[in-house]
Amino acid sequence: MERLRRTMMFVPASNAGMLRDAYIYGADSIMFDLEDSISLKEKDTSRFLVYQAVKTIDYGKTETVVRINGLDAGGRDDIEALVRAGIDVIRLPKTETAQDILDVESVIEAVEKKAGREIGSTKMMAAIESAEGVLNAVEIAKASERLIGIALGAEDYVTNMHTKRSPEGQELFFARSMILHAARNAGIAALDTVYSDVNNEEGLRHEVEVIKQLGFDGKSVINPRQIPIVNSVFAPNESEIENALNVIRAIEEAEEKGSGVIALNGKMIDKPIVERAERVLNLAEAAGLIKRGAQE
Ligand SMILES: CC(C)(COP(=O)(O)OP(=O)(O)OC[C@H]1O[C@@H](n2cnc3c(N)ncnc32)[C@H](O)[C@@H]1OP(=O)(O)O)[C@@H](O)C(=O)NCCC(=O)NCCSC(=O)C[C@@](O)(CC(=O)O)C(=O)O
Ligand SMILES: [Mg+2]
Repeated sequence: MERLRRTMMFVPASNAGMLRDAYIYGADSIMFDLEDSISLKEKDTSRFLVYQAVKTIDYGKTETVVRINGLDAGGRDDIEALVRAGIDVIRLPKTETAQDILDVESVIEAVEKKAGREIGSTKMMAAIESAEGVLNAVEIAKASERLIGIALGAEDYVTNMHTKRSPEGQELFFARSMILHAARNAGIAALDTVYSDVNNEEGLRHEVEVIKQLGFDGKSVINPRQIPIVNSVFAPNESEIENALNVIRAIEEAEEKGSGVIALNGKMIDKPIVERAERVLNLAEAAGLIKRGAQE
């Protein structure tokens, strides 16, 4: 079954209480942050805290991700500790080139060998947060078999672009489009950036509706209150599920009659529409909204 990555919650690694409780709020993935939410003097203790958390806490089915520092800023130590602890995914921030991915991958592989972990078992994701990264997104997304997705880091990106974020997000349109095309071309997930105004629920809902319509698979969040909003926008609603089931029934009937195309309520149903319906049903099943077989 397809893994849902609707919500990936940043958890500052210096906060032991947040590390302990992070999985109870229902995020699909939790992302321990060793980079920008951690001051220089807290880096070593934070790394140790996340190492202990991943080793000892049962996070259940929630995917565990760590955002490491750049390789020249403590990232090697972050990888050494977290690969040994058994983290699911390493996220590289501020990725600019495919070579950045290959460099991190070779450090991960060396630690997997030393620690006796299966080679390739640690997955990767890349955050793209600059003009250079956006322009190289196609190569970045295809750089390693370990990559499960690429993500936009909008706060750093708008700083690099000499602008700021707006409610409509026009300033992010090119970067989001590049990241989406690069991810789809590589067959991996496209993940959107944080919405920093944690008390603005309407603003968050609007942004999630926009990025879902563009084609994103999910979004980073920074606070548990954001999780139900993002998860609910990404989950197919009742009428989408009903429509998808009708499409599948209609095409099955058409195929029995030897045809690959049929009309449903006056609209043509053919292969791409069937593929979209299948995806809606897969997402609904992954979200626990339906059981395949029961409805069909
Ligand atoms: C925003 C705020 C201070 C608000 O605090 P507040 O105190 O008002 O929160 P409350 O709602 O009152 O908390 C209620 C209960 O939830 C617990 N709780 C809160 N947040 C939790 C959490 N994250 N994880 C687990 N637990 C949590 C809390 O402990 C409490 O628990 P309890 O006491 O037991 O009731 C807080 O959330 C927070 O620190 N967020 C994380 C910030 C962060 O990580 N920033 C770095 C990543 S972005 C970046 O770097 C930019 C980027 O790189 C991004 C990209 O790449 O996309 C780019 O360039 O764009
Ligand atoms: Mg950033």
